[in-house]
Amino acid sequence: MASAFRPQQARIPPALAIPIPLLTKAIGNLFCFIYRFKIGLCQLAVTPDKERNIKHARKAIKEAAQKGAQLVVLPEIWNSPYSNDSFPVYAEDIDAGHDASPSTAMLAEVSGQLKITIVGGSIPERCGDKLYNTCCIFGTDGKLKAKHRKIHLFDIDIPGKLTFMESKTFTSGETPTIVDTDVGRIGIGICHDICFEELAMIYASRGAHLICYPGAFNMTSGPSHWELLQRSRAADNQLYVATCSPARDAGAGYIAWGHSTLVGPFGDVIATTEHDEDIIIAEIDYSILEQRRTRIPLAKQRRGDLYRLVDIRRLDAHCRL
Ligand SMILES: NC(=O)CC(=O)C(=O)O
Repeated sequence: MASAFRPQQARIPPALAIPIPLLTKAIGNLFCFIYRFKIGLCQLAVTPDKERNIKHARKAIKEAAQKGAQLVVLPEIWNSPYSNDSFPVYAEDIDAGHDASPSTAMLAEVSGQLKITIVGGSIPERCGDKLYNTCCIFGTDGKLKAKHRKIHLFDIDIPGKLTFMESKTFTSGETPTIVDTDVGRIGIGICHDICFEELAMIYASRGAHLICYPGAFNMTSGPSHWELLQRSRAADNQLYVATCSPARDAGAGYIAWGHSTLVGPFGDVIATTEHDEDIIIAEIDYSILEQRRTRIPLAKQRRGDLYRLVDIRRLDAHCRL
């Protein structure tokens, strides 16, 4: 499960923290992960036809890889409509093997075939008598590297606008997830998880280069908060943030906002899209992280004598610390 990547080695001495592509790439390669690469965000149209959703996602992943993406991210709940009625019907037992989980079987197959890393959005997962909103991360060898179960369920009640109670069907996950991949150390959150800055801070403190949030914000929360939260998590923690939403379906019970986005460590929007189906291909360059952290050394300036974030659960399940 763990890669040969060590977080201490990921720190480039300040003297080398110049964005010289070849140098940084060579350094990244030395440390067994790629320092500069393309990410693909597949904003997919999701239908009630699960088989079609799986085929469609496979096609989009292949297209992203053909365009050079070495990391591909899918949306929250991409194999099923986003509704409490649908979650139990579309749920798959991920741990029971490929026959019981055609969605993750496809992700395993294409990640291995194309030799890319996949942050597989999320699907409803059945485990015993419980359901979870779960993201699977596959490595370039096609193996499941980690599983993140949405920690903060989306239970909201905005009178006259939107009421949604994910906790009617889903159980919340209990573990933050950070994983070493061939494209760096990635923290994972699912949609509403992005509202909790402590989770992002824990990932940053554990050396994450990038946080991926498959998400499905809606027509109420999207316009006011989607971009704001992504930029905040990125700027506060001086790392990359990538989000991936389903495409908007105006006829669906839950209408997704769309606007999948890549944000850089300055809180800058590097690439984004509107609400239709799209595949965003954008470049990530981890040397920028060092530049940002050297020029504005928040980690050194933090007043641990006045306040402190307590990491209750050590995040060492999927990475070497
Ligand atoms: N699916 C979600 O978790 C949606 C969400 O968080 C939102 O604010 O919208």
